Amino acid sequence: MSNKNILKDNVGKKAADLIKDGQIVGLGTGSTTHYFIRHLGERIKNEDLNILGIPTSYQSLIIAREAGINTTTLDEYDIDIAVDGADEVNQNLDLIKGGGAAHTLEKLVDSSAKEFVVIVDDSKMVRDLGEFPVPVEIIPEALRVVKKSLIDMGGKPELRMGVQKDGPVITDNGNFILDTKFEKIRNPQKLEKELNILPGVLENGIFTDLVDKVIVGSPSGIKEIDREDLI
Ligand SMILES: O=C(CO)[C@H](O)[C@H](O)COP(=O)(O)O
Repeated sequence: MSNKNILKDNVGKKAADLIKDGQIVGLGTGSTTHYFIRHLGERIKNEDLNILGIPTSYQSLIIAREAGINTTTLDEYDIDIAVDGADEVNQNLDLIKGGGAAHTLEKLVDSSAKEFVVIVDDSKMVRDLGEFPVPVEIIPEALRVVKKSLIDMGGKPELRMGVQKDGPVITDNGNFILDTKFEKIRNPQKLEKELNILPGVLENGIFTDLVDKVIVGSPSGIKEIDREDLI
C-alpha cells in the first residue's frame, strides 16, 4: 500500500470505529471513503451490528454491497452520521468536494445527517479554499449560459472530460460538470449561494457550515478537529 493509501486507511478505520450499533450511516464517495466503507463492513460482520448505509453515489453503493452493508434511502430514514472525503478543507472546516462528481447527492446526504464527519489526509488541509477548482454540476442545456456567468463571476470554468470515455463526464444524475477555478475563495458561504442561484446549476462543491468533525491523517498520526473546539 502506498504511504498516502496508508493514511486513507487509517482515517477510514478511525471513522468506522465511531459508528454505533443501530445507526443509519451516510456513505460518502471517493478513495478515502472506500476505506471507511470497507472497515465498516468488517465491523458489521465481526460484531454482528445492525447498520444501514445511505450511499452518495453508484460508486459507494457498489462498494457497500461488496462490503456486505445493507443500504436504504433518504426517503426511508433519517441519517445519524455521515462520513465523507473532501478535496480541500479550510480552517473553518468549509470544504471543496466533488472531485468524484458526486457532490450533489453528497451535499444532500451530508447535510441531512445529525453528525457529519470528514476524513482526509493532511494534503487536503488549506488556508484558503480555491487551489482545487469548484465543481459545478449543470444540466447539459445550460453549458454555454452558465459558463459565461461563471466567467463573469471571475471563475475559469472547464468542462470535465472523461478519462476512459470520449466527451464530457456524465454525472450519476445525467448532468455535466464545470470545474471552475476561482483564485483564493475568501468568502465561501457567499460563493456557494451565488453559484446555486444561477439558472441551470444543480449544485456546487462548496460545503459551508456543515462539518462537525474532521479526521486528518498524517505520517505523524491522526488528528481530530471538532467544530465545537474552533475559536
Ligand atoms: O467529493 C468527493 C467525490 O465527489 C470526494 O469525497 C473527494 O473528491 C475526495 O476524494 P478522495 O478521497 O478520493 O481524495
